[in-house]
Amino acid sequence: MKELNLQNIRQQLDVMDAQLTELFEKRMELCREVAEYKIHTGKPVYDSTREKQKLEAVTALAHSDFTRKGTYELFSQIMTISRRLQYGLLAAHGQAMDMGFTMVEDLKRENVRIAYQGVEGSYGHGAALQYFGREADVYHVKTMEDAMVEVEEGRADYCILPIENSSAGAVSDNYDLLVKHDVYIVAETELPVSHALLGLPEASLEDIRTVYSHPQALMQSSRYLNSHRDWKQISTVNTAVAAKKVAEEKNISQAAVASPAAGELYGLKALETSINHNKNNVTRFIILSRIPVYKKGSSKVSICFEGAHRSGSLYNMLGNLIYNDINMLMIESRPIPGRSWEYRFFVDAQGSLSDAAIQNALKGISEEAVSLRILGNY
Ligand SMILES: C=C(O[C@@H]1C=C(C(=O)O)C=C[C@H]1O)C(=O)O
Repeated sequence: MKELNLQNIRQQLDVMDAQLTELFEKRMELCREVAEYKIHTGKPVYDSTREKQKLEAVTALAHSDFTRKGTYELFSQIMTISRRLQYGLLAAHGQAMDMGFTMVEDLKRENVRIAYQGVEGSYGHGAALQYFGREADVYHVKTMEDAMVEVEEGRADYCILPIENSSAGAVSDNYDLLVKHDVYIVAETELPVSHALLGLPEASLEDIRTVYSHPQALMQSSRYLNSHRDWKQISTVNTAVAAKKVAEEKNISQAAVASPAAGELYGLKALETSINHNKNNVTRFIILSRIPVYKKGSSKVSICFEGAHRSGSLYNMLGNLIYNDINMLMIESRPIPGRSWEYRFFVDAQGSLSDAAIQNALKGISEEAVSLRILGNY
């Protein structure tokens, strides 16, 4: 057997890697010329047919299954890097994508109407007042979708909807609705969710036999509620509806799990406060407008995209963020209606639509994805 000498093999690898690097740089120089051609002709950076042909051609040169697969991966990466280079050059020539959004100094807040889902005293109501002020012109509708339609059809300037809870996670229905309706996220607000046990003013803990609330709130307070084994727990559509029911039925044995604000509104007494076991329970609400604007200094961009249904597609989409040095804050996937086992992705990234890095990344995703929608910058 030939004697193996590690040092000697490594020296050969070093020589070869230097050659590869030199060739890689030469290739990128050619790609720079391709970019110039595209700047002058307006041809898009991404050419999937050419890339497919290239992958077929280079893999045909390989001699084993292993190197064929490796060649495929290697050239997919090289072409991805080549596209990044070209997007950067196009952006530097002022050929940034028109995002369709206008930057404003401030969001309009005077004489605005705001729709929320639920009833008075619900957490949605609380979030609306927290963001727009206690004097704001707020009104409620029945469903989350109704709230979006109010905005879309111009009856409301804004609507406010829960999108994520720190313990329960994403409010998935609202992600789906964001794609269905022509509305844009213009702001967000975080509302600490702290449940109280609310009873009639004359009630005391010993009187309670039945507790009403939304199933989520009952669950979030289950440790406390289950320590009172004799209490019957009954679900309602909303925490505020539970509070209203207790106030109206005037039965001393009934209590509701709802916010202290709902208690105040319906004239109930807090028999116990902060009964949810996760004390860091916060719900993030988004504020939607039908006008695509973003406030100067906004730092979070939300997008939604569908990638091609093939290996590495998501990886390549996210590569656009990585190569532009953008920090991804959140990713959520949702099934695409009517297409079993295919998904669309919702991503929050740090930055503003006026940043070159964000523009560059979005241009890349928009060319390479099946579809891209910018949901907002706030
Ligand atoms: C270099 C080009 O741009 C892109 C990158 C490619 C590559 O690096 O080979 C191939 C096709 C394009 O998606 C080109 O159009 O030829």
